[in-house]
Amino acid sequence: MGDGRYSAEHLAQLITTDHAYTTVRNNIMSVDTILIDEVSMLSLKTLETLETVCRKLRSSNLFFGGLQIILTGDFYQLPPVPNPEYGDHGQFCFLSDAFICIQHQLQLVEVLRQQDDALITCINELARGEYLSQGSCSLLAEVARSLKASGQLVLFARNFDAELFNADQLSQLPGKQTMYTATDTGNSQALKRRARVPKYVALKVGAPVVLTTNLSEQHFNGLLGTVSEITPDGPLVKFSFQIHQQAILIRPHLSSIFSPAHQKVIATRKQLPLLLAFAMTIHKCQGMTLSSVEVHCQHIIAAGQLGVAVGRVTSRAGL
Ligand SMILES: Nc1ncnc2c1ncn2[C@@H]1O[C@H](COP(=O)(O)OP(=O)(O)OP(=O)(O)O)[C@@H](O)[C@H]1O
Repeated sequence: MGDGRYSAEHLAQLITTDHAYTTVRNNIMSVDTILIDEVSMLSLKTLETLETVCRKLRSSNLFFGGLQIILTGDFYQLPPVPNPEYGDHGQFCFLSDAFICIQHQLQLVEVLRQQDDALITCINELARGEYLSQGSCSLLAEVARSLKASGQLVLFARNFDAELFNADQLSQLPGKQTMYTATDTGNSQALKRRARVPKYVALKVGAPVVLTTNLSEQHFNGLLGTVSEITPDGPLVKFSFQIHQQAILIRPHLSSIFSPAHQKVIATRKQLPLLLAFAMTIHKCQGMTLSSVEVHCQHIIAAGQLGVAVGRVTSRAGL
């Protein structure tokens, strides 16, 4: 699907004819089922683009070309992020006819991440935007304190606050800092507004980081890791699932900014696909389970943000 820059028809044509899309084409033609998680953030436009692409490639009049579609998620979590530059207004996917064709529904009612009933009630009330019960108010007052242990992930509503916090924490980490400067081409204003990775990425050994792109099936956007070494070829990062495995070398990754008006790429950036992760935005952490988390409530504006943030933690001791 990429970043949503192409219309469904254009994408279907590219996938059919362009060698760069061979794997995508083979996948769509050979799989039986597509499973999409965190469906609350899936926009109507993205769902309909996927539906059209599958139907056209599989030359079928059935919804999704006859593929089985499984959507999982919680519509009380974060809504889709609008992308007006690419004509995506961030409407919920359940407003689409393509969603309505999905007829079987299962509701998962047992919470397994937390065992504490009062915490579960509090997360549900925050997620639904209801008035908080006395019990939830007391719980939130009780956890408004500094955590004894260090190393917790800090969550902010805005990128700006997360970036400020990350820079401050990096400066306090001992060791030599290495700065990676992006190689840019094209429209600098477009890069400033829309690039996913910054012009400068500063790292030190021991710094927590998060991947910002899918490098492989195992190394995906949102994966947390720690810088284990800085080599002349780039940083080595050990990811959280790799307890007994070697750290991997992260190399600069080319990303581009597309102009729908001009129907062409107007800028490129080659930069490490990494962000510091002492702190991150609540949008970035949806889906994670964390033992220890600090939530900053200022500037929360999107529906579901506070419920998602508080709902990441497994117990009130770590909140
Ligand atoms: N079958 C299970 N037995 C025990 N614990 C489980 C089980 N399934 C999930 N959990 C616990 O619940 C946590 C959350 O699971 P999971 O991430 O699959 O939930 P989710 O519904 O996708 O949550 P969210 O949408 O809020 O991210 C897991 O990290 C694990 O600790």
